[in-house]
Amino acid sequence: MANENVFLQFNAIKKSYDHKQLVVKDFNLSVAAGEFVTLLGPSGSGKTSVLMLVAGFEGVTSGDILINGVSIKCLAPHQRNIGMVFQNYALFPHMTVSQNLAYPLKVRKWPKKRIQSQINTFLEMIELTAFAKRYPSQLSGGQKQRVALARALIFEPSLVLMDEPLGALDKKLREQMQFEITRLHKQLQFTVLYVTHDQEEALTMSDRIAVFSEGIVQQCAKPYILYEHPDNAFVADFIGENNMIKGICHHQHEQHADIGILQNERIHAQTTARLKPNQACVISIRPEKISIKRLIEATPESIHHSLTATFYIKHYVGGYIRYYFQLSDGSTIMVKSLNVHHPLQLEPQEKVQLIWSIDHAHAFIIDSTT
Ligand SMILES: Nc1ncnc2c1ncn2[C@@H]1O[C@H](COP(=O)(O)OP(=O)(O)OP(=O)(O)O)[C@@H](O)[C@H]1O
Repeated sequence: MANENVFLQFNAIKKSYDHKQLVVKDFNLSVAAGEFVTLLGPSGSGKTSVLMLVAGFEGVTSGDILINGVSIKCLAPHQRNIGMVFQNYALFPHMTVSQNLAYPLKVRKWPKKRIQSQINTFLEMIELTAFAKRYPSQLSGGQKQRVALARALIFEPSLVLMDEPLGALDKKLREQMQFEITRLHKQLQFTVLYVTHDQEEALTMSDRIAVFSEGIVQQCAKPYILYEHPDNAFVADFIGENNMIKGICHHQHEQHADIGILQNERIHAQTTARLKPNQACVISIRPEKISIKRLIEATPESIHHSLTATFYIKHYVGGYIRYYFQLSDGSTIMVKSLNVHHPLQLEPQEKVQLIWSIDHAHAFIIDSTT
């Protein structure tokens, strides 16, 4: 990102709560104005800690955070003018919806008239105009979260922090709110730092995703890059579903590796790693990128992007079907097929050929998975 576009910048951020262990190890990230960046990672990987540092509820151990090129390290939380939405709505229970929305504007000493017109605009935006006089206890979970969202945005902050804001909602409501948040983001163009451990939510909503593991960003990229071109085995495994097949590198030429797997099979894979001959590696292949060929229709000679496997079970998931196969070493490989027209009917123990395009097999150094 060109420097002049940077709105929020993290420079070599480290955070320790006990002066012994770093929970954020070396966090560097530049966020453009209006960008929606998600911090995604397993529980305890340091995502919320990063948000707390931006909000000013925790201090950095070392490094700096800049907004528009100016350090915010010495600013108190209320001076940072940042909107925040958390999983537990944190609405004031003794205030109506309108009063909850008015609160951040009163604190900022907006004139009375402007407060009322801003409340009306936001009530309309979240489609809760008819609920203005209700108290939080008289609202559903989704409605409460919409009020919390409006309250975080109503004073027009340029940066909004969201920590698992949809974590308490059921799947359908979650999807509705994902749509709602992205719609408001497009309309109002604020910058978002969003925390979730739900990878589908991250893929759907974000301009870019930073994948965290143990306080380190493993990769930060646009959703389709993370999904199609993960940098390492952790990202490949964490984002979406993946088959991970262990192998030994025979040789590598530029970004193509020739890898030995099972007893005597060879497959080719793309790699950005530098694999040495005889180095252990893992090949990832997404289950939806594999097609199943019955042996009668299969290509007879060995091609380096296919494997013979034995069918053992399938799971019906509605929109698609998961087929499970066993490889010759007993390991499992899964294929996801869209449930269109006539789904393939396989006999138990039937042998098939699984085929994929060479672009869809990625080889990684095995150490990065452990
Ligand atoms: N206030 C605190 N005092 C001491 N340790 C803390 C504090 N807050 C977080 N931690 C520790 O820091 C590490 C990172 O926690 P953090 O909440 O940032 O992770 P996370 O990725 O947001 O996890 P989750 O998805 O479960 O919310 C964890 O080991 C956690 O126990």
